[in-house]
Amino acid sequence: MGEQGTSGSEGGGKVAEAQAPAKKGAADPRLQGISDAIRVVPHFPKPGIMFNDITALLLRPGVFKDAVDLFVERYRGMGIAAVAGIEARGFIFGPAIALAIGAKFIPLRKPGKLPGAVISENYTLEYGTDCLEMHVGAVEPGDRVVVVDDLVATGGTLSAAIKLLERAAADVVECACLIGLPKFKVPHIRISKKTCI
Ligand SMILES: O=P(O)(O)OC[C@H]1O[C@H](OP(=O)(O)OP(=O)(O)O)[C@H](O)[C@@H]1O
Ligand SMILES: Nc1ncnc2[nH]cnc12
Repeated sequence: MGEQGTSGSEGGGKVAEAQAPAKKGAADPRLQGISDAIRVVPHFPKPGIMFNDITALLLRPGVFKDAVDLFVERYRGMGIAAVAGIEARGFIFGPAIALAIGAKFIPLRKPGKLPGAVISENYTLEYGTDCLEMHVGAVEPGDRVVVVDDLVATGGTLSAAIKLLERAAADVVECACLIGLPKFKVPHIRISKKTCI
């Protein structure tokens, strides 16, 4: 699952599966339920954008739990010190994953929201530009970190998150997203670190 709302799938390169099937064709049965619960809204927020809406999934507690559990099962026992969630939708999944694996949660916020000293990275989106900020001191040098968001499109947001964390000497183990849009190949992020369930 994880590739929603676009036509002409080109594939996204080498993308790890959150729950690798035990054998070919034996996909985790939770994946279909998660895929089915994501609503695709055409022409939002701009004409031509097929918007993948995870709020429909959040209305179904069992499916929401399945999504969190898949990531918890992947990252438990990997020595993850921090889950970094990307505002806003990474704040929905990230804290639940962090609590379940015993990691701290680091909010990566849009500009001007964090009260302390920050480091910033600008980036380009499918439908605009933006900036992410992180508190200085949120991450310790050498912390093993997983970045969490709902969706990767161009990969600009994840790239900015990785840069912020690495500037603070974190070890970014992987980026975890529910959805990967197939029309973007995200060549500029290290896609070996990208997981879409
Ligand atoms: O791979 P990319 O092209 O960078 O796009 C992915 C990002 O776009 C969406 O967030 P958005 O910036 O719309 O912010 P929001 O979560 O605050 O709505 C999504 O939640 C990702 O963070
Ligand atoms: N197609 C899309 N749906 C939802 N969020 C997005 N962020 C960037 N592109 C998106």
